[in-house]
Amino acid sequence: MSTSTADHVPGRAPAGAAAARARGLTKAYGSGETAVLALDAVDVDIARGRFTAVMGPSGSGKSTLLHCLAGLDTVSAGQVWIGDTEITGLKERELTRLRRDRVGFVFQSFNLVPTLTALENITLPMDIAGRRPDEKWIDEVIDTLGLRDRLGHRPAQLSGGQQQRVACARALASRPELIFADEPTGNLDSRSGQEVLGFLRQSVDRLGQTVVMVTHDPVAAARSDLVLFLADGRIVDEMERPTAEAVLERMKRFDAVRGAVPGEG
Ligand SMILES: Nc1ncnc2c1ncn2[C@@H]1O[C@H](COP(=O)(O)OP(=O)(O)OP(=O)(O)O)[C@@H](O)[C@H]1O
Repeated sequence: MSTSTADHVPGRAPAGAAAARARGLTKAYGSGETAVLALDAVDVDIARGRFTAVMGPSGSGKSTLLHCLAGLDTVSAGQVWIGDTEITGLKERELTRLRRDRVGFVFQSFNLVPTLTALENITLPMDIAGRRPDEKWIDEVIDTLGLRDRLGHRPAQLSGGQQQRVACARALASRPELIFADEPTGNLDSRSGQEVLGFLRQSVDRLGQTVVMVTHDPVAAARSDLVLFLADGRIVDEMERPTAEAVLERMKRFDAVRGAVPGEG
């Protein structure tokens, strides 16, 4: 199932349809003896219109990769692009605008505003940006996520799964080029988690979105088109059309062989 071969570098795709990409992406935290190299010269291409999952042992750099690709964190070295825009080197104001206009986020903790209704939460980023929502698109998103009868509810009146669906709708509302999801099912029971994954899947299949998701869960990763495996800050393997069993097996090899390299095993 793994597609790593001698002539293919995991995480790299042919030139062209990348929604985001990084070259030599390096991120170190701290300095001197306590420095941690969270990302070690990562090259990656995130294909447009696909659902990419990022997996790897705890501390392997998954969240750091997501944050650096999304412009939420600065890099120590290397370059990152969203579409054709190089984001490394952008000033904070330009970066804020780019994140607002071109990227959607879904976090483990939902991050909804408790005093606003579901609908107000969904359109909040656009309201802040002073952009008129595309009503037809928002309607489609709301129906795809099954939120029609919950729009007037506040987060406290919604289940965790419904809150995460609102967060997904908020991420989709501005029709971003790219959605980054960091453990979106981490706080959900398995049924709600499956529901949310189903909606992320549909946002790719039906709405043509691009999704990058960090997860610990092989079942969640199995909903993606491609799994990238990180170990010690490097992309060491990838898997097309993953199954939960194959992902689990691959993850077990990290326990057995720390610091696995492409083509090993
Ligand atoms: N703000 C920070 N300051 C110092 N070190 C950090 C910081 N954030 C992350 N790290 C370190 O960088 C490395 C990668 O962390 P990261 O959170 O990206 O890993 P992860 O694969 O997402 O882990 P997990 O699966 O446990 O969430 C780890 O060694 C971590 O301790």
